[in-house]
Amino acid sequence: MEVSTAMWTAAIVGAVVVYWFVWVMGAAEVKGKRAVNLKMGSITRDKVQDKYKQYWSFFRRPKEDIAAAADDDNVPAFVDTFYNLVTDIYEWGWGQSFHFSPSIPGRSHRDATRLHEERAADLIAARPGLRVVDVGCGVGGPMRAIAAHSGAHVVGITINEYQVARARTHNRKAGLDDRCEVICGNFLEMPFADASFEGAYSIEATCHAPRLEDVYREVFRVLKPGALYVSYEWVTTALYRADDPAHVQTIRGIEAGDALPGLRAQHEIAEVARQVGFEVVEERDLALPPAGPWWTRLKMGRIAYWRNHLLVSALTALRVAPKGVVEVHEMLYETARHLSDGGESGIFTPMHMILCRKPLAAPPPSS
Ligand SMILES: C=C(CC[C@@H](C)[C@H]1CC[C@H]2C3=CC[C@H]4[C@H](C)[C@@H](O)CC[C@]4(C)[C@H]3CC[C@]12C)C(C)C
Ligand SMILES: C[S@@+](CC[C@H](N)C(=O)[O-])C[C@H]1O[C@@H](n2cnc3c(N)ncnc32)[C@H](O)[C@@H]1O
Repeated sequence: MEVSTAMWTAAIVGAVVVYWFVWVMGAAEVKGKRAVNLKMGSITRDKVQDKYKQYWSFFRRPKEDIAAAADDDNVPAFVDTFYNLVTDIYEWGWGQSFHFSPSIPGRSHRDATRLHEERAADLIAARPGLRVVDVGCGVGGPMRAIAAHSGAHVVGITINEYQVARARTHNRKAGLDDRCEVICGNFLEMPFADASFEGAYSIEATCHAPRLEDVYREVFRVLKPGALYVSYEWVTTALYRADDPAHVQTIRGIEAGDALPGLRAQHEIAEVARQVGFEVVEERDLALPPAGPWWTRLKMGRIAYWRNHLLVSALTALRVAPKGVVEVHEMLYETARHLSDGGESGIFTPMHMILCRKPLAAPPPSS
């Protein structure tokens, strides 16, 4: 073979390999986000690394230190920064629903995710004609599944402006923008009138609140009497031992890598719900058997993480992705390890379900 033919052949094969690696292998679980489109939310390219460092020094501290420094009020701003940093990576590597679900033998992750979301809709009896609020809606994966499944009108709220834009784009593309609205705002002070919703749900979102009672009180305020609220909470279980260094390391790792001001214990949740005036209808850890383990999806992704690491490193070197993406990706990789340790040891669950009702004649909530 002539030298020039060999060089052309090598160049074409190289181009095909790069195309396959970046465009095909690097495609999102749910098409729409590719590695070459990784932005960092509303953060400008040159600020990504600094924002990551600020985020990390804030959330690396234990919850006692965040509270002692009276930094609680800054939590929503740092949570917003966190979602600027991770939203594209989540969409690219996980899909449009930013939560876990029990695995179901023989069914895809996508099916398991949808069923977990539809369960929330069924629990609050969402149906056509009802207006339901999605508290901490992300880019709207659950909102679209719930609107499509139940026929209800869903209004989502998220602190992150970039997610609002992503969610609206997805809603339009899914043809659900007449039934799904998205608002940018703080769920600790929701921009909704009292008693303006017939149902509410939150999926793995209220764990970002420094005080759970603040968000539950807001949900209580915007619900009509008799309306139902379901939440999937991130909590430590009764197996967690604060005097076991391995347990503490796992829980601290989950908190730091997921922008959490401090995980609550499972037994505290119902107490908070009652304190703001709710009746607790049902409470259950949806991760317990016969549910399939939610963390296997994280464990199975090892090869994908390695491929993703190579991709983000290459894209950063080529200046396609901004500096700092590799650090954010590494942080998520570490977080995935802590999350699966938490799941496997049983000291943590991301799906402690609590179903509450606002009483018809609401007694004044205790403060
Ligand atoms: C509810 C929350 C988010 C839960 C999950 C959706 C995310 C928690 C950890 C995330 C991930 C970890 C590893 C990433 C991997 C290194 C990368 O290559 C591709 C994306 C990941 C799989 C990413 C996806 C989303 C998570 C599973 C919290 C924030 C309250
Ligand atoms: C892990 S994501 C879950 C998103 C969505 N529920 C889902 O399952 O796809 C958590 C969501 O809570 C939102 N959030 C966190 N703190 C918030 C706050 N103070 N006000 C409004 N939204 C908040 C984040 O912006 C993000 O959209």
